[in-house]
Amino acid sequence: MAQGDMAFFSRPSSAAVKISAPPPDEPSSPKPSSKKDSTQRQCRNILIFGSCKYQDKGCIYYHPAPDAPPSVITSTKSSSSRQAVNAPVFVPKAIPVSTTTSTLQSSPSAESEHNDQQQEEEHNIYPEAPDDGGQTYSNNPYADSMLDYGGADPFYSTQFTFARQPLDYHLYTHPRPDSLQHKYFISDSIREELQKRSETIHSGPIPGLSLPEELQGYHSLVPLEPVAGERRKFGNWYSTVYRAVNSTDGVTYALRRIENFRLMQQTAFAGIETWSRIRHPNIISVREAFTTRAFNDNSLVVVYDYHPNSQTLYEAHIKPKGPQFQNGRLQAQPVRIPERTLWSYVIQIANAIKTVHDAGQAVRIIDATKILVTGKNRVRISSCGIVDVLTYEAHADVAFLQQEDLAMFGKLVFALCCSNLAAMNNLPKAVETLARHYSADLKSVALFLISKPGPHKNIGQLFDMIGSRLLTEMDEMQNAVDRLEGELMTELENARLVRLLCKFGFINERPEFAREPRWSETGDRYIVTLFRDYVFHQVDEHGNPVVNLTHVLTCLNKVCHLYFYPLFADDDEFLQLDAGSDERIMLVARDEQSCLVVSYKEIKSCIDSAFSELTRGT
Ligand SMILES: Nc1ncnc2c1ncn2[C@@H]1O[C@H](COP(=O)(O)OP(=O)(O)OP(=O)(O)O)[C@@H](O)[C@H]1O
Repeated sequence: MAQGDMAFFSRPSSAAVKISAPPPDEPSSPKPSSKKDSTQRQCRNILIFGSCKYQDKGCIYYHPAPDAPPSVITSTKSSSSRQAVNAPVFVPKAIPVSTTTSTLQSSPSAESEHNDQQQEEEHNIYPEAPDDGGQTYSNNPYADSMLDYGGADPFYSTQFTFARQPLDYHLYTHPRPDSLQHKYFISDSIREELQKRSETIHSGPIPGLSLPEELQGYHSLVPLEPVAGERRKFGNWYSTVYRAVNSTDGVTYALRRIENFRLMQQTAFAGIETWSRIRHPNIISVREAFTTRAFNDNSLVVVYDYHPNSQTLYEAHIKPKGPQFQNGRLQAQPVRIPERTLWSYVIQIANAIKTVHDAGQAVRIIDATKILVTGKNRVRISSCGIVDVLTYEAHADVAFLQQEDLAMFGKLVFALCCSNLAAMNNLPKAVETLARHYSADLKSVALFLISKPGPHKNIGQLFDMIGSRLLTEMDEMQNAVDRLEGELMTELENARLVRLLCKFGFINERPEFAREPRWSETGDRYIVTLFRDYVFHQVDEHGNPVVNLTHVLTCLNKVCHLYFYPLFADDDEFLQLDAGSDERIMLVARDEQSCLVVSYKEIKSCIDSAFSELTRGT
């Protein structure tokens, strides 16, 4: 066997079948292109440092005249520029952005550094000035693919706000691997919903609102409602809800600010402590409360869990909506809430109220504008605790407040059934509307809730009236959990595939390892390289690239194939191994002069051994 062949089969245990060997001196993978004559190549010291101290002391590379325009703006940052490492220049699509959209919130030094970078980008990426029609171009060459993550997370830079591009929520739709559609990737609708939530959480603050930069450890404030125009009052006060990031845990919270509220006694916060201990799936958790002068007034701020893209019940069901196109025709939006949905809401809210009453508290605000729809049919009571602080001095009786809760709940049921916040202003009409569109059971529940308060009227009684509808709700919830578990299953393998792709990235085309420039093309790595070609670089009979995600996923999954080995011969306990499939494939060298037959299992061990070599280092 020729010496060159040995490198391809360096692992003695390899079961790879060699069909024909490539000529010893010609590795099949492409050779690195022959280097330019050194006297024509520009000296890297010029590129990196702007000058070469060996220029007149025998440095063999080309040194341009000192007055020639430098090819790279020199700065310490430019040491890793594309030119400095002789890498091909990445030319992104230039996205025109209006001067107002892209903002820079950086310190002067950061700005000058950024300007350097920008000049470098302009020099390298836009050698000919694009005809921008008077528009400026995004400073960030990667803005094309970047969302605005500024300030949303301690791990993301807070210095820049980039122009946002709409997300492609369905990355997998072109080309959609039909055969794998139900096996891999969660459904489009769920992915889109979750992506939108994540996008909302990560979107940066809106410039020009003159909001405080920092507020008791919260930063990046974004109002969740219009700050101008007509405003409704929260009791006697104006209030605004903001989204903000906590600098300690990096989590986004909702901050409700009550404007111009002067706290007279610190003990008014006692209720907040009780509320912060209540955790319920239908109550938006209260985190903390504080007063602040950061808004140039005396403001009270109560911090809640943030549920991105949630809507109030009012916004979701009562607010009049204009007609929309459906099936090609302009149609008025149906306003009536289905009875099943209403029961689900009633049960969830009743459940939340029961938890609060059992904890010796009263909700104090049960209103269509203060209950949020945070997911499909999922409602949560918001703004808890705030009324306790605002009316601390009134010393109201809890039993009385709990009766008030039931009455407010009744009003809410009427408002939802009649799609009218003020339905209770005309009770006979409201009862008639409810009776016309909904069942007698729902009417009984609504009438019970608005009935006269009494010692025997409590939230527990409501559950006696709801009866078997509770079971229906439970069935639906369990079905929803099953559906979500099914969706999770479809994503299960994806993390393994990403890990595998990362290993490919570490191994393939590695310029040098252990002082061996051909490390990535020889030994086990040669099989890895050929497999990479097999997976990604196949061409059809016309020489066109085969861009088939199904093929890629099938191959990668066979490498990640799970094996279940019995621990003992007669045992039914199994050891789960990420072992690769025994199926064999033929890998063909690029020059088509040789091919190898290997199993996925072997490819996997080649990848693993190459990767562990890398992790061990030289
Ligand atoms: N905890 C939260 N998580 C996510 N969004 C929230 C949260 N709390 C409130 N919001 C959102 O903030 C916005 C404003 O809330 P708010 O309670 O002020 O509603 P509103 O309809 O403006 O009522 P009002 O007219 O009484 O101010 C709503 O769109 C709501 O969805």
